[in-house]
Amino acid sequence: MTQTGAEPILEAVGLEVGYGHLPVLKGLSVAVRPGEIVALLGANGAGKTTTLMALSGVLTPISGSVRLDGRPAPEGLHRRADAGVALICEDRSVFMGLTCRENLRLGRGGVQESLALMPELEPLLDRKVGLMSGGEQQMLTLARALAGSPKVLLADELTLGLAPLIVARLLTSLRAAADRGVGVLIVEERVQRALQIADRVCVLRRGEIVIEGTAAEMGSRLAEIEASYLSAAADEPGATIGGHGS
Ligand SMILES: Nc1ncnc2c1ncn2[C@@H]1O[C@H](COP(=O)(O)OP(=O)(O)OP(=O)(O)O)[C@@H](O)[C@H]1O
Repeated sequence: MTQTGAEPILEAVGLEVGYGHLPVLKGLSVAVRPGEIVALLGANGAGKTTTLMALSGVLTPISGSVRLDGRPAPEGLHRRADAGVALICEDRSVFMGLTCRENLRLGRGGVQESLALMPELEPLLDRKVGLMSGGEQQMLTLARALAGSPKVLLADELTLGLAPLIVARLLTSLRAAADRGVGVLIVEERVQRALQIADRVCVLRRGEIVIEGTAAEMGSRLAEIEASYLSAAADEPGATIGGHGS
């Protein structure tokens, strides 16, 4: 359960991050507290993945800072992971030619720790990951990340394209992690799913957070959220509106 009033585990303060000279994030600040699930929403190109890349240490900010447990976070993906920041990328980062067991061994936790979190993987342990379904691969990815006992989990589009039963299983696992005190930050393009999962929601538009509040508050601000997606789409012909479907 969210530890209301707790200090953030992971916090971005005034982040300016970009590729080359052009900043994509323009002074973005966001915080994740122990036991809460925060969803980053926004149209295509709003800067959601870039935010996760900066928080996980893949991208170095032009200015601003990332703080972990109230102190400057160590630089770089591996050092930040050692300090307790787990990242699940959109591509799942599994090795298709290795078995489920071998993939789990590559994580920071062990195979048994992963199975304790996701017992459904047990009958699949000796199967090549390339032969597992997308949902099974994502269960592996989530179990492997959580088995390492991270302080914070960052996950990009965890449930994209998966069947409803698998989605429900993954969300149950995320909530259980939060209940154990893990801070969770997910990138989610679909508004309804974000409201279903998260305690708190931040809507990004062109690298800035334009709407922020509890999921309960956001239920009455759907029109405002939709307008922010629509204005992003109007600004950038390539941008699309995240569906309201779950
Ligand atoms: N490697 C890169 N090099 C240059 N520009 C990039 C790179 N990655 C992302 N961008 C640009 O940064 C902006 C934000 O991209 P980002 O992927 O963070 O958005 P997003 O909100 O996650 O979008 P999506 O929902 O489509 O994944 C976009 O304009 C994108 O084109």
